[in-house]
Amino acid sequence: MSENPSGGYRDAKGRQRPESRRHGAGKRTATRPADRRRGGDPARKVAWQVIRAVADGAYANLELPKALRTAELHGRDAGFATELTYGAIRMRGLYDAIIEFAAGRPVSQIDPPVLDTLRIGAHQILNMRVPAHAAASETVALAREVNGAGASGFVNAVLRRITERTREEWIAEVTAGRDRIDALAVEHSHPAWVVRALRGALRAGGITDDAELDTALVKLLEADNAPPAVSLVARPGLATVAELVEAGAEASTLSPVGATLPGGDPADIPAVRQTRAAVQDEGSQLVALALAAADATGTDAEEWLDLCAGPGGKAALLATLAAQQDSVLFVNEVSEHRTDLIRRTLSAAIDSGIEVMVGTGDGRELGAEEPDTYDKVLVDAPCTGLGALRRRPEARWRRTPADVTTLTRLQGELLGSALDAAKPGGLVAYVTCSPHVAETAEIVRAAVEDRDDVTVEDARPLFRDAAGEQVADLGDGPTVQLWPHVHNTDAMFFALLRKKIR
Ligand SMILES: C[S@@+](CC[C@H](N)C(=O)[O-])C[C@H]1O[C@@H](n2cnc3c(N)ncnc32)[C@H](O)[C@@H]1O
Repeated sequence: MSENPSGGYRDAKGRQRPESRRHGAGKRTATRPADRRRGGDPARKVAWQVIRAVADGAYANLELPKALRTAELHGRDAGFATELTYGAIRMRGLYDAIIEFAAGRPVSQIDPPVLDTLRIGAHQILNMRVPAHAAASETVALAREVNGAGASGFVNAVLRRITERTREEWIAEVTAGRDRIDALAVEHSHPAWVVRALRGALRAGGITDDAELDTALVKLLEADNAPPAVSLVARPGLATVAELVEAGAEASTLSPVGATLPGGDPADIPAVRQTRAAVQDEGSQLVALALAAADATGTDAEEWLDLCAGPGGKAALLATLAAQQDSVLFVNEVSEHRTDLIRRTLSAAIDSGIEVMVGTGDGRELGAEEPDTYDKVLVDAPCTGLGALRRRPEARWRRTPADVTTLTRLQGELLGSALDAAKPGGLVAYVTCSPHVAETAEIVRAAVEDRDDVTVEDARPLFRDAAGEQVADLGDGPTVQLWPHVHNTDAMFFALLRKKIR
């Protein structure tokens, strides 16, 4: 090959060739696509970094926005990274079973950073509309960058094997020979103990037929794996649903103060930035509205208490609703940091002149310190969060059955303290974002058994949709259990207890 002063070059046979055809000079190269860029693309890398941080204890919903900002990813790239991050975390139960099969070794024998790369690859191949060859080769490029050249060969081999079967074929393979609960746990990527707890909650809710129970359980597990829409609340007196609709949201048919944002960043809406509105699950909206609507002691200016209120989403709604009834909300939280968050959440309400008292303390002691004081008390108890799994992709893998034991003790003590703090004739709403029977019906049953001054009231009539009708499918009562697969809300539990007048 020789240079030619007129441009271009001569090939081995002496023929004149244009410069653009010189090997390596033009756009076309002899390298395979995955080799052109030695590293992974920025969106996949962001997903991997966030998943690694989550493995070290971070929360995906806090880590991802930071990582997107640092990588300067926006629009479709940010959407791709988000789906990949959340999907790979959420579905890792299924992917790990498939990876084990394809790798021929337990995932415990795969280096965790490499395993995370494989999960990212598996999600693209099995659950996203990324063509299998692109998913595999791009993930191998990522592996080369973040795991090293040696590991990338392994990643390549495992992902190629995964591409050989469809998702359905893999599910049949990895669930074969398992009992029903285990098979559902693997297929729908939930820990088996969580599947058992959800099944128990559905049964307690009145589904006794085994086939019906199975159908409902599958729908619930599927709903847990579907990314939820962004729900907004217009805090009464501070913002309106119409204002949110004007900003691009759609009015909710379920919550009278709710709207759904079809896309975009909620922080772009001025009302949200100013805390006159906020992101809040519609189930959370309904429980606050229900307590506000309940008849307590008939006093003109009531005193309400939110006993364990951080970060203050329900407190903000209750504070505005209380103000509309000339009542005052007292807010308590055990953690200083979360008390600060409450103040921030309440800032628009406070700035508008709404009277609301915020304090830090152990809610378990408040009943003894301030007995027979409040007309209404909300106990939105610390819980496993098994009803909000669709929002917190890592939560299902972090929780253990031991948490249930610790939390139920605390829940029982908080409810007892709330009942002590309530005035005779007053109301206590016991709420969880878990449907686990040990955290819901059992806590209420124990409180009623322990004391002779409590009755449970039918809460269903208090749940009103945007048209003013009673919310459908609330079960046999007297307590209310909302469900993601039925109401498209988090699985909030609500019990209304009244303290008897002695
Ligand atoms: C489920 S969250 C409440 C959510 C809140 N209602 C909202 O809508 O934003 C439970 C809260 O209880 C707090 N907590 C835990 N133990 C407590 C205690 N002993 N006394 C008071 N608050 C407690 C937690 O710090 C947490 O902020």
